[in-house]
Amino acid sequence: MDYLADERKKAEFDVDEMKIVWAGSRHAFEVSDRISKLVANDPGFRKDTRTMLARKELFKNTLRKAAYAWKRIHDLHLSEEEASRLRFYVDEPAYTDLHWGMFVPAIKGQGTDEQQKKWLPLAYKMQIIGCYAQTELGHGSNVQGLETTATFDPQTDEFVIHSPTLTSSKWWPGGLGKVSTHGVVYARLIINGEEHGIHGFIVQLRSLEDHLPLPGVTVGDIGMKFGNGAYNTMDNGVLRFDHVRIPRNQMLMRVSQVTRDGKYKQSDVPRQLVYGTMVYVRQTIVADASCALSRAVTIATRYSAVRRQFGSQNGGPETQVIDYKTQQNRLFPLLASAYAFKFVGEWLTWLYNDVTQRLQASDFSTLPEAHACTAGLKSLTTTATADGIEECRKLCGGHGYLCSSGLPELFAVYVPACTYEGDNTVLLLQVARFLMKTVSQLGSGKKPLGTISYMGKIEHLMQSRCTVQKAEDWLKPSQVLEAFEARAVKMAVSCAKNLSKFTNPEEGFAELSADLVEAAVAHCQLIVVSKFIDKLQQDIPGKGVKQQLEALCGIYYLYLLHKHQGDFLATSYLTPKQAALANDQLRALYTKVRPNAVALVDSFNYTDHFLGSILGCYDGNVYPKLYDAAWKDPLNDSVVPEGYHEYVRPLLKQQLHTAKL
Ligand SMILES: CCCCCCCCCC/C=C\C/C=C/C(=O)SCCNC(=O)CCNC(=O)[C@H](O)C(C)(C)COP(=O)(O)OP(=O)(O)OC[C@H]1O[C@@H](n2cnc3c(N)ncnc32)[C@H](O)[C@@H]1OP(=O)(O)O
Ligand SMILES: Cc1cc2nc3c(=O)[nH]c(=O)nc-3n(C[C@H](O)[C@H](O)[C@H](O)COP(=O)(O)OP(=O)(O)OC[C@H]3O[C@@H](n4cnc5c(N)ncnc54)[C@H](O)[C@@H]3O)c2cc1C
Repeated sequence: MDYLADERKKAEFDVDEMKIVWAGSRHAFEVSDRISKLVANDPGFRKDTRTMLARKELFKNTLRKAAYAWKRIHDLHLSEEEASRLRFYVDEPAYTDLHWGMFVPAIKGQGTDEQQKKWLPLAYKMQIIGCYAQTELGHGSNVQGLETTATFDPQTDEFVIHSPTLTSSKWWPGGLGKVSTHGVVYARLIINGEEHGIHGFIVQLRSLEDHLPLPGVTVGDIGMKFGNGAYNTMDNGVLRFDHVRIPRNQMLMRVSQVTRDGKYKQSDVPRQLVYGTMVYVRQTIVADASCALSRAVTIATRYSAVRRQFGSQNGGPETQVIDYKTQQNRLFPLLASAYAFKFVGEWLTWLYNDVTQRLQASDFSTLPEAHACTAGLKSLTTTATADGIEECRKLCGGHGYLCSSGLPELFAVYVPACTYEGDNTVLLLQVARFLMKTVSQLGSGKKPLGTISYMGKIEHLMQSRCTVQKAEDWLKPSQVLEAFEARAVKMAVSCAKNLSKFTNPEEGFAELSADLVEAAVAHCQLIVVSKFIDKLQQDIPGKGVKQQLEALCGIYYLYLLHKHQGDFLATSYLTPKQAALANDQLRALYTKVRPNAVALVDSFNYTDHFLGSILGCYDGNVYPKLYDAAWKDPLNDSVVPEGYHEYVRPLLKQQLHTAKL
């Protein structure tokens, strides 16, 4: 029986067409749909007991699943696209994520043609398994502070990789702890006593015969992490080198080279390309944020439609909690954010591919913008998604706290995204540097392009005032864009003015960093809003689909406007009355979306297997499933628990003199 059938009947749009918009294309939808069902129907990919397993058992099970996934990919002759979808739907972090997601891209991006020809076929066949070994015990954010050394030995034509201090131990790389045979290891290059900064090296870590660490290599797992199951399926590792020798041709030499006679040569590509793998992964993390958020929102929306509390009239049913405006005000902006992040993720993938093509043609002009966009959007979307998952847990009341809701594990597995691939605050400071540089160049005649083109309208934006007179005026895209542009430009200019008061700019930057981070957030929010609005300019087929997306877009920007109204008011672009009208319009949009809420989450097309949540199951049959699941908990295997006779019974039977107290 479908307990959500009435909700589904209320939908005012074509859900099948919305599924295609969400997937990105009909083809992408068909692949995703087929592969998600394939995984869901295969008992080899079960994950329902994951949060109850001890670490060793959990990890062994992950190794089994990764090997089984590889076998299925081969047996079914899956394409690269299908294989990547299969790994996604298996939904279990594993060493393979780092192998495919970082090791292979690092070689592709930073290796010469010759190096790619040698290493990539081995990696593609998984005859070697790699990790990305950059972070150390003492330094993560400050990449230039890494201490591992790679000293060139001209006698033997080798690099000597060494960990000179405890803090130089590699610490965190995923897959390193127990599995990787190789790593792209980042180290400080030293030639003839002279330092040449951080470079990547392909280093073999374990024997391909017996998996033992090679001589001079000390390697292991760094221990349990936050949450049950969650990221504990990953072997994040520690690694030390004691004068380990590798051939010279294992330095990744696309950006710079070391010749046989020990000369250091820089190519005509910027040195920042050494950081290129991080740019690539940040872009994939943005594309992934909408998946994690939409998953939590699906659970919270379906459950909010099933759950009833208070408000029974004449013995009738109580109110569905989704009908409370407070619930809508917490839930619908997250639903809207999931769609917003999907579209900005699509755009960022386009930007990344565009910059990659330009780099191949030696056009480096858009690299700073690509760095700022990937860094800023990674920070914005992961912070909002991690906070959003936790909010969804609270939206499900007490039952959200049960592992069977799926939300505790989803939060635990997702929240490190705020830290890995760059701490979110550190990344926003990179965006702020980019903005300050842009503002300082405004008078120079250099026209700001792309996502900072609005800075070119600075004179207009500094003076313009909002023209909204009634709530519906907030539905005009041009009005909204101007509001967000004016806010972003004014916050950036205010920071630049304050910075100019410092004689030492670095001191000023440090002193004003909290304001700079806020200016960076305003800029990134503008990007997300503008890409959502751009999406709506496209031809979107399907009955009512565009109207629903327009409502969600409105909810996204009006919620931000309401939340940050202090910024908008302080920059005097808005009056308090106009801010209040924005809030009126926001409430009206909640009412418009309400009957479509369940259908809007159905459009994500997630299987019950992928959701892994009793509260979010498609049929909404929550209570019997929760009740049955409780009895399946291992603690209920026996009526009298282990330990009763040892620890509880003696208490009950004690004859204390204080018994009367
Ligand atoms: C099948 C596919 C599946 C895909 C799934 C893959 C998903 C895998 C996810 C798995 C989960 C976890 C894996 C996690 C991995 C990691 O965490 S790896 C380690 C990541 N580490 C970091 O992110 C460190 C953060 N720190 C930095 O990036 C830099 O150190 C920092 C930018 C903060 C500062 O660097 P400095 O060299 O000191 O730079 P600075 O002096 O500030 O700037 C100099 C100059 O360079 C520009 N810049 C900086 N970074 C970049 C870049 N990446 N690209 C381009 N340009 C860059 C900067 O703007 C400055 O420019 P300017 O013009 O001189 O001002
Ligand atoms: C689950 C997980 C997986 C990971 N996988 C990998 C991997 O595969 N390979 C790899 O190499 N690394 C990996 N990492 C490491 C990760 O990239 C780093 O932890 C991350 O870059 C943050 O660096 P940090 O730990 O040095 O934080 P820190 O920089 O020490 O941050 C601590 C605090 O200081 C603040 N801070 C730091 N610098 C500044 C500044 N300049 N201004 C203001 N505030 C500042 C930060 O905001 C933060 O609040 C992983 C980490 C995690 C948690």
